Amino acid sequence: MSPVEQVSNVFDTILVLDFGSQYSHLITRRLREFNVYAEMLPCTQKISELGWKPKGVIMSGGPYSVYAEGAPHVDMDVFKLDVPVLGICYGMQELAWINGKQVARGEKREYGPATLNVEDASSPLFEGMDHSRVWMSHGDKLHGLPTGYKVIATSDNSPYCGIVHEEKPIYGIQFHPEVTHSTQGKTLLKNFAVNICKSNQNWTMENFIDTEINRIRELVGPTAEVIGAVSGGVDSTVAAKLMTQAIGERFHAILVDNGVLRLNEAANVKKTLGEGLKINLTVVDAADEFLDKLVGVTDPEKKRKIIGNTFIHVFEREAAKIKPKGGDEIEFLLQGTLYPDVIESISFKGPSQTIKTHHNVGGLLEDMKLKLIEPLRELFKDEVRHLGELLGISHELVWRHPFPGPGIAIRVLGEVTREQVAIARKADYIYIEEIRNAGLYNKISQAFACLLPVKSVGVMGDQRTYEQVIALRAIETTDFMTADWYPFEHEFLKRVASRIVNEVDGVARVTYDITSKPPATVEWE
Ligand SMILES: Nc1ncnc2c1ncn2[C@@H]1O[C@H](COP(=O)(O)OP(=O)(O)OP(=O)(O)O)[C@@H](O)[C@H]1O
Ligand SMILES: O=c1[nH]c(=O)c2[nH+]cn([C@@H]3O[C@H](COP(=O)(O)O)[C@@H](O)[C@H]3O)c2[nH]1
Ligand SMILES: NC(=O)CC[C@H](N)C(=O)O
Ligand SMILES: [Mg+2]
Repeated sequence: MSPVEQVSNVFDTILVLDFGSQYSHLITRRLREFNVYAEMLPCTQKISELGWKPKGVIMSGGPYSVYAEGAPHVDMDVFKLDVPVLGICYGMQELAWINGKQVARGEKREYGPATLNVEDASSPLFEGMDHSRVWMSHGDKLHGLPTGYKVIATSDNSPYCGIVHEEKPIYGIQFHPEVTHSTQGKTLLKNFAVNICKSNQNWTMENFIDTEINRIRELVGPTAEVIGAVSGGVDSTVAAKLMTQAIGERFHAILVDNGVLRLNEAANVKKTLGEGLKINLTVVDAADEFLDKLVGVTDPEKKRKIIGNTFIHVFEREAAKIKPKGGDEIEFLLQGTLYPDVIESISFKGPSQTIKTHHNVGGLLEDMKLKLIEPLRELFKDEVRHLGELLGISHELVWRHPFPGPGIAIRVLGEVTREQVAIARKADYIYIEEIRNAGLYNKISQAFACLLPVKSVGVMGDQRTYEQVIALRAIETTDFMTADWYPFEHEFLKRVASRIVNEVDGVARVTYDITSKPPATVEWE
């Protein structure tokens, strides 16, 4: 066994092989909801290179047709693992393809609800399930039973809606149990993972903390030191707290004040993280350096790139100043990478278009030759929040709205000057304060104010004004990939608009952004 235990070596793990379905990550999600640990890897994963033994394997759905040229196929070593296998949609079609090739285009495509007819009620896969609603999304279908299999469920359009191998625990289902529209889908996944694969239900955040702290200690050893960039956001704070718990002062957190943080943010973060959470934190004031480089720049992508590059520069300079007690150099870099980021990079999908360059510190790696520590790599956002609360981080911090690395620079449209940043900051502060006062903060996924580079005429105290416009944005979303605007009460908007125009010099008008994502994005730049 490797000196540093992988999570998948410590917890019983179901391997989810991703064939590119939009729902693949939900399979992992559902299993974890009943405390079974699951990890998703691309369908091309070689079992011989896995490094751990899964308790069972789930093959996901996918956009391809198994019979088409170039369609992805599973490593046959999966079946030598001698563990239960469940094929979902494409996954089942793959089982059929490799056992007789009886898969072809169906006469009717089937998208949406269907009724599951359990034909073999004694099958452990369907324990506790009845004729429930299931969700279908396929155009291909089985045109015969794969060799060695039998039918255990049907639906009106799918005579082979559920199949099982005559002797081995290898199952296939045509529907998607991972989506909530399949009303008993979670029961089915639990039947598979717990009853059939015999997975332990010990994936809890309490257990994870212990495992992870031990893992970090072993990895870092007794003397090495670690640095990490923290923003005061949820992910980096939780990662930093976990690190502090593991190695104390040997972890050095750095907050870069880039001049485009929220009002009082650097001071607040120093107080909450440094004093409150006892994280060894240095705040670096690099505001002038950032703002000077942004002079005259109006293109959103250029702003993002300048901030990203300057950030790396400042961070490296600060890192070089730290002289570890036990050695010459810092050896490790902490990153707050989450599981969705990992999924994004391993997912079996075609290349997607870059809409905007999101700033992160990934670029630090090559030049700095530091080894990477990513303690949240296996976790979804809500798991990170739960972990944060268990680590004693305040509810308020754990439930903060996300804040982008380029900060207010991408919320001041057009050129970013100190004056413009000050206006945007004040307006944002008032807006968020009102949201909190109205008890709405936790109902909204993200809210902020943008300063627009247009002037508009107003009248204040009988005087003509000619000042700028603030646009307010508030959205509801689960994954930030799609989002809808939040339907505030009119009275609330009236109050915020009136406060902003009255209290923030330079603003004559306030508007509310009622565009969803898509077609808009969350941020304006
Ligand atoms: N001003 C900053 N100083 C230091 N590090 C920063 C700063 N802004 C961003 N980072 C780094 O960039 C990473 C990515 O930022 P991101 O906003 O995605 O995560 P977060 O701030 O930790 O959490 P959240 O998504 O809740 O805001 C952070 O985890 C942190 O390491
Ligand atoms: O760390 C970050 N660095 C960035 O450069 C960045 N740009 C956008 N965002 C956040 O990502 C989510 C989706 O935003 P968009 O719809 O604007 O792409 C929203 O939550 C945005 O606030 C960023 N986060
Ligand atoms: N959702 C799926 O896995 C679809 C599988 C295959 N592409 C079909 O259309 O039948
Ligand atoms: Mg952030």
